[in-house]
Amino acid sequence: MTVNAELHAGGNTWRSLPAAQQPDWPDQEALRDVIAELESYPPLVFAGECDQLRQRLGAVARGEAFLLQGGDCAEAFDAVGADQIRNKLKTLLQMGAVLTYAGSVPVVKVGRIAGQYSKPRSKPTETRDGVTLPTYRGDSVNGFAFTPEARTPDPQRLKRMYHASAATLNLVRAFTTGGYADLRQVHAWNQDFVKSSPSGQRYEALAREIDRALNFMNACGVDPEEFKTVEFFSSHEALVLDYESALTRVDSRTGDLYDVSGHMVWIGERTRQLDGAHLEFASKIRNPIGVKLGPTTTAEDALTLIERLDPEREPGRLTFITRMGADKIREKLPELVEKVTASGAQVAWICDPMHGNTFEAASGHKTRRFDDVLDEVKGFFEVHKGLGTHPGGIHVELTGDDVTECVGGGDEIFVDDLHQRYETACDPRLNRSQSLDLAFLVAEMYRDQ
Ligand SMILES: O=C[C@H](O)[C@H](O)COP(=O)(O)O
Ligand SMILES: C=C(OP(=O)(O)O)C(=O)O
Ligand SMILES: [Mn+2]
Repeated sequence: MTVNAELHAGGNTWRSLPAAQQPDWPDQEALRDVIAELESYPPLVFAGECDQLRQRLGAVARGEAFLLQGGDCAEAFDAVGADQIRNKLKTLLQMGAVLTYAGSVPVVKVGRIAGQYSKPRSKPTETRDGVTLPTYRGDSVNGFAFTPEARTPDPQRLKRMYHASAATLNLVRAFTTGGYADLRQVHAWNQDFVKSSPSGQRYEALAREIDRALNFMNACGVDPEEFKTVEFFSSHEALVLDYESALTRVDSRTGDLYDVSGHMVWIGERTRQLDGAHLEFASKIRNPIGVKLGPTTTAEDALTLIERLDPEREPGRLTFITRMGADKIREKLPELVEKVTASGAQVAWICDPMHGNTFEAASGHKTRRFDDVLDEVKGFFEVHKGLGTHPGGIHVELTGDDVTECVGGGDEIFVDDLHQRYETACDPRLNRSQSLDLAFLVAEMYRDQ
């Protein structure tokens, strides 16, 4: 065994198991070359940072902190620009400020960012005007354009995914540690936004209160430099296992394996088969792991996932991201939470109120109603309140741009508006105003809890 093969062997045990939702790469030799090249690239994140996030998520699991996880459904290579990244980050920071201040809880901030390039799909092909082509599976696999060339999976795209992730993460690190995310900038994040939107105005009032609180702390002698940087982590769905395992490395400190493509990775609803490759891969790495749980999840499934992914029962290792749908959450979630709690496991429970609430509008746009999103979060809080467990956070698809992809919100988007700025490459995202609305409403729910 070569050194490289030895290093990567532990991260490759998934290869003998069925892997759902993998691209049909036409050229296996080209794929092998790409994997070898990716294996030689430097890590995007440091194992110690993944440990730090695991500790933060441990606090979430224990009921001491709240997780805000959000970003695009699918990042796109042509959206790796300063404005778009900054807008997204700004939105997450504003939501974080609202939740921290109005919800009075420490907020762990994790982006669906710098690696969210691969998509599981419900159908393998798409047909338009009698022409059938492979479905779009994310920029890491094929192109969005409906042409045979674009839709043919190309492994070279995995390298572009790495470079796009690196560029994004670099800017995110600069923003979060270089002064832009300084809490004393709460007003600046809102500047281009205040006048035009009700949520912007509400935010401005809150930012004034935060200012007063900071001045007070300053007067009490708290070092203002304390507020200069913000902890921010990256996450994405670990879907294309050739990519994730090529970026899996042995931590020189401990000998453990880490997927260094992002701080946290999650397994999607379509790839969480108990005997499948995704679960096997995730069981071998030390990163904090998320698993999406849809309405067909049984309590036995959840307990098996815990057994496989968190045998040591370490708070912060495993996050269950439920995505039941507003009409099912109150019926489906209680049994899962009850049985998992009774087993003694301490997972973090997070609500994804997006993926169970998608529908197609008459215009053909895939969309979601803000009220359904809100209702699922409400149901999530009700269930946890009823059981005396901790509603640990939210996982949302959002963008910092003023898109028209989801309907409703304080600055209401109507079904007839959807065509105006419908820019997502996959699922509909909350725009900035809708994201802030949600943060205010969730902060109220948290406080009332
Ligand atoms: O983001 C999630 C999935 O990729 C998406 O919901 C699947 O949607 P589809 O039914 O359009 O394939
Ligand atoms: C595919 C996604 O979700 P799920 O696995 O819950 O369907 C997603 O988060 O974009
Ligand atoms: Mn999605």
